[in-house]
Amino acid sequence: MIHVRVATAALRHVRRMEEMAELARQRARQLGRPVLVSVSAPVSPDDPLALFARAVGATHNRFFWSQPSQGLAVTGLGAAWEIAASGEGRFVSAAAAWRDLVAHACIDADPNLPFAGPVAAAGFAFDPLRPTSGLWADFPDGLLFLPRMILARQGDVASLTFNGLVGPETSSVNLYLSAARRLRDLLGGPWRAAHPAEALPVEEALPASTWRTIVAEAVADLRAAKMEKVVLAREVRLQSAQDFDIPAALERLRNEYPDTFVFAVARGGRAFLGASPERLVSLRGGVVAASGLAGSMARGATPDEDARLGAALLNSEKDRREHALVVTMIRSALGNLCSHVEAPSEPVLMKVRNIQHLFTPVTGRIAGGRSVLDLVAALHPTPAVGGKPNDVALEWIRANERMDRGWYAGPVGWLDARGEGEFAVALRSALVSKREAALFAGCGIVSGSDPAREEQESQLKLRPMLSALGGGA
Ligand SMILES: C=C(O[C@H]1C=CC=C(C(=O)O)[C@@H]1O)C(=O)O
Repeated sequence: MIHVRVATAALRHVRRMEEMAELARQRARQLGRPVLVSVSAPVSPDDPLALFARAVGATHNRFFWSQPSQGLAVTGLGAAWEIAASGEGRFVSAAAAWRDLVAHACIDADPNLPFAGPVAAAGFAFDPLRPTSGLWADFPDGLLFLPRMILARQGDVASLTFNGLVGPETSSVNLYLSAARRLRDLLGGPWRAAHPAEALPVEEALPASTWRTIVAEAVADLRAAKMEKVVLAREVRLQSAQDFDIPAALERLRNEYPDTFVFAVARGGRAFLGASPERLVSLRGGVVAASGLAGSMARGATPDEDARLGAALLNSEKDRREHALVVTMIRSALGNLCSHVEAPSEPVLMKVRNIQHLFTPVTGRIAGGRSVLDLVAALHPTPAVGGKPNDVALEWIRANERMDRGWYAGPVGWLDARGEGEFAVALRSALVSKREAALFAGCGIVSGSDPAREEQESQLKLRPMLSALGGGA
């Protein structure tokens, strides 16, 4: 029972936590500014998604991150600290603010625990220069927030972390006792995901025929050699008679798409969630891993048909070109930040439930002093979500796509006190606001693209979120 075990563990560590808070207060006095205190404790491996579910309505900020097939799940609640960054320098300013926060922090964390110590949740808009619509009001161009509490589970090991800011005059007495009590109050009975309402009608933000026309216009510009590739996205909407059940949608995503990054950032009354197959980049122990993912095909109904479709994708000249542009860009971006970069010369197939992609892993070793946000800044947007040349494609998207991507196709993930962490590209995602949901999917367009086939591909990419939220076909 999550509520009993986690809350008991928290109370057991209160004395140690209060001692750290007192240390932080002394440091805050010396420095004349607030100091971060972060204490992690081992707890029983309860399901972080249950905690996320119990906290619905209880806190303004909630974060969920999971790699189901890796046995990883993380929930962060509240915000002990946050920074909203805007404009093209958002990665740099967010990284500087984080470095400054952790530089003087009082941290008590066993490095063998998963997600021990202060870990910030992070998300960034696809394009800070885009025309905005108000849809993404709670989601700034760049956001880092440090949850007040984080429950993380990796396999059968779990940690609970409390983070707080202690000022020179803050009374640190009872700081953690009150946090532990808040946690206990938050946790009600056991949580079980409800089934979503079935077959909600799907509304197109733009008629599919209009979207095909936009794709055809892009193809004409690509053939006129104005650019080599552009990724065009579309939006569909769902309306429900009741509030959408975000934890239940996440439960569905992690069961149906175990090999993806299942994520949610909930702010105010809205939640952005998805199940992305695409890692933008991870940095762990100095090792960098990025992925080239572009080129798509449906899965087959039988193993034979699936293999045939996979072979067709591997042999498709159009898809190989679309893919190669991505890998070349990633190699070159990482080349500037890593001591060596490696990638196999041929892509392999990445198969997710209803779609398969061309996939090339790209790895390297970070050169000194860089953080995962430096890698994100160098990589985003790859031509898997933008295009080539990047500035021409982004300008084309701004002028013609006729939707507000917001955080869709932007980097979403986490980073720790050492500047290491992991980011996914926020694909197969939706922004949910109580009874309304906006779902997004995009397709890489090159000169050989066929608008009708691209539309079919976008349907495949919408499927995970339609199924998670209860949308019909
Ligand atoms: C832009 C999306 O997918 C990208 C990732 C994999 C394959 C893609 C493609 O084949 O077009 C896209 O580049 C999306 O899912 O919204």
